[in-house]
Amino acid sequence: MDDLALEQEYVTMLYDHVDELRERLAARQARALARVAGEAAGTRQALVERDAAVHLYAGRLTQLNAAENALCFGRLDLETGTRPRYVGRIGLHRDDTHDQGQGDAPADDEPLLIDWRAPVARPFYLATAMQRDGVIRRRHIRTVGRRVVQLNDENLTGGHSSEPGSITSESALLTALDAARTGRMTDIVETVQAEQDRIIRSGLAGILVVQGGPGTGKTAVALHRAAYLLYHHREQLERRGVLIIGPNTTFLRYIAEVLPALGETGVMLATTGDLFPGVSPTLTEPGAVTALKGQLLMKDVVAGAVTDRQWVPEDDDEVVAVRHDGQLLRLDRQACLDLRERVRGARLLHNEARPLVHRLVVEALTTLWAQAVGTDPLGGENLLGPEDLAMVRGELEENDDVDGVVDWLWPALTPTRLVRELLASPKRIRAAAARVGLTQAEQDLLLRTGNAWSEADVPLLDEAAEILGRDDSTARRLADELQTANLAYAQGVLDLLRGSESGDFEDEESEILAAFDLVDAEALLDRQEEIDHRTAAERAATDRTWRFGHIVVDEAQEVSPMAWRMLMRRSRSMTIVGDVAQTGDPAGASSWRQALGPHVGDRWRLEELSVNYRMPQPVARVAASVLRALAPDLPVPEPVRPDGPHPWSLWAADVPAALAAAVAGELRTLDRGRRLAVVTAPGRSSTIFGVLARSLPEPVALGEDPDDDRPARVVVLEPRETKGLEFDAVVVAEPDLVLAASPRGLGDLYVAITRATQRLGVVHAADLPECLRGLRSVGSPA
Ligand SMILES: Nc1ncnc2c1ncn2[C@@H]1O[C@H](COP(=O)(O)OP(=O)(O)OP(=O)(O)O)[C@@H](O)[C@H]1O
Repeated sequence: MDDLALEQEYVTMLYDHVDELRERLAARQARALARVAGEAAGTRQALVERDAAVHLYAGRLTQLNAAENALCFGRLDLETGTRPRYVGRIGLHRDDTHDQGQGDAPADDEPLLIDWRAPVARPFYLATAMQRDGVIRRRHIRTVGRRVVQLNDENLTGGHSSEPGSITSESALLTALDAARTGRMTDIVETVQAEQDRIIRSGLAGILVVQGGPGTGKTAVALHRAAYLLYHHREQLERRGVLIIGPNTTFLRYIAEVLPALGETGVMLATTGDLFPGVSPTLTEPGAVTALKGQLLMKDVVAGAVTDRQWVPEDDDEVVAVRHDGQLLRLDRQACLDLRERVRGARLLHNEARPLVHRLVVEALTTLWAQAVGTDPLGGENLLGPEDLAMVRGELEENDDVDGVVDWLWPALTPTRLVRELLASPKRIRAAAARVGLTQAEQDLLLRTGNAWSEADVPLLDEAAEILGRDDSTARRLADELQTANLAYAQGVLDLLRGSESGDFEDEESEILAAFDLVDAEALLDRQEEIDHRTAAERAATDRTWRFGHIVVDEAQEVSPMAWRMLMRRSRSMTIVGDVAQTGDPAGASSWRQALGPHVGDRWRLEELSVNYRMPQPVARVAASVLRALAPDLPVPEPVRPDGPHPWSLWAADVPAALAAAVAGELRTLDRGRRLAVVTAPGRSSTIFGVLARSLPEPVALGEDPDDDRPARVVVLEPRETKGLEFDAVVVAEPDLVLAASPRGLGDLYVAITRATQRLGVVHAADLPECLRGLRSVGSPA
């Protein structure tokens, strides 16, 4: 039998094994459901156990289903002469009793397939001829469906001189890189490179920053790292959840299939604009407004807005008064000032200070009442005794007018009310901005009409929520009552268990631990609460205060200082990936130190990626020229693909018309199914789209539709909309306008040209910018 047939036999055996497991799991799941429906229907404990079992089986079934494509993609032959190790998407063991587990197989259970994330799979990614790690041959197994179609062997004993850390599995890698782009990112689990592997497997704790140029695989690495961390810290991360932050919905849709293909679901994908439950930003604001709202000084503006609402009368003509028992009790300005200072001195969150305000108002009014009613006309001691005062105090506590006074002096505020009323009022903005000294022009930028929220508002709302705290006295009381009732229930369960314990164990058997030895009522309650039908991601989506087990921030250079504050509140275990040369957001970062310093000082570690997997050499050369103009200190990633068509430039007086002809020509050179993006300056895309849509026979789209599973072959985009995406061909229209459109124009141009996986062209009417002079001209006025 030849090698292909041998591997086919093995792979078929693996798929048979998966099918069998799937059937068995489905049957167990059905049995678990039927059991509860039958005998113990209704008992809470039985339901909890059923949910746990169903959840476990469902999770494993999801993984098995996800592994259908390229279940097994590699094989390592070892110098020890032991059985070869097969590497794949999931771990499989001969002994089915381990079929629910994660991690490595026990020693006595020969693994049929090793999960790519297990330590023993690591040489598949790292072994080189220089550092063989016991491997004599690495084999890539390419499958289509369940059929093995190609084997690719690397003999590591053959004296290859590859350096440690250089490209491994080159031929498999090049095949993967040459594949047509579908509009959806795919996983790279078969060809992860050594420098990427190190980052993927870096520890969970703390903040890891991954800096790398365009196409170095930052997004791919970040997603595989999430899958790796979930595998090794399953319990913790499934409970707390993993959050993936991207710059926009198009990007999130682009990456959405990678983790499910790795068998990991239940991760929450979001933009920073999605992180305030109940608010969906729809407003687009000018760059200057976004930039200002993103600055850290806005935290003081929000704090100023809160203190501004802690009101005192401007003078004694303004009256804060309560009528009680025939007396008009007036709190003057000084009394209100004293009261406010006392409350502020207590350092409580605004809303949570309201009970104290209420108490102090009652105190002050009681004193006023005592003065009015109990003053001895003869100048002696106050005529009212402690009981009289207690009674008045009690009455005032019930007096609705007192609630009105508290609302007046110290209103209950929601974050949305606070920020909305702030941004709608020049007077409030002036008061809130006083301590940070915003100029009048800056104050004017903040002012707006209408109720819609922008993405940059979300961190302000989050800040407000932190400062305001919750007015949750009622909710807290109810929660306490519920907790007490649940604890009593859990104790009841344990008592029952204890009661049913057989008293006649032999001595040695009495060593057996029963449930009540291991858990107390509180722990039992915690466990029951953990078994919630919703995933952590679903629960987190409705809870602003949720702390995630890990956060991945992609295109992190776009995150504003205020948005970093918001993210830091949600976890201190983070993977931050980005490229400070690609910053387009006016509030984005130009260095990681500057971006992270205010939040975590220097408590973060940096890893860099140095190989460009996306662009072929000729496109990468143009990108390098732009990078030199943009950020001369940043290293230029080395392209892995040597050849490719030379990028071209076309001069034309009528750019849209010339563009239509040029795009038609490009499409003729591209294989069917390959996509092309036209990148234009903001404000030009509609015109250019109109011309292209009229002239081209192919479907053309204006902007990527995140929900379209069959995207148009040609798409017209502005540079920022291309963030993180890639296309087989890119044509940039009017680069001079891209440069002129924003202070970050050069960064935008860099992003645009680095999207190309194959071909790049530029159509221009004005002179080409200096950094694009290396393009091959295919037409000019001369
Ligand atoms: N080891 C690899 N094997 C196969 N393909 C890879 C590998 N690493 C990266 N790629 C591919 O290279 C392309 C670029 O990767 P990715 O989008 O993750 O880069 P990036 O650094 O995030 O780029 P950008 O900064 O432009 O967003 C993708 O098509 C990705 O699948």
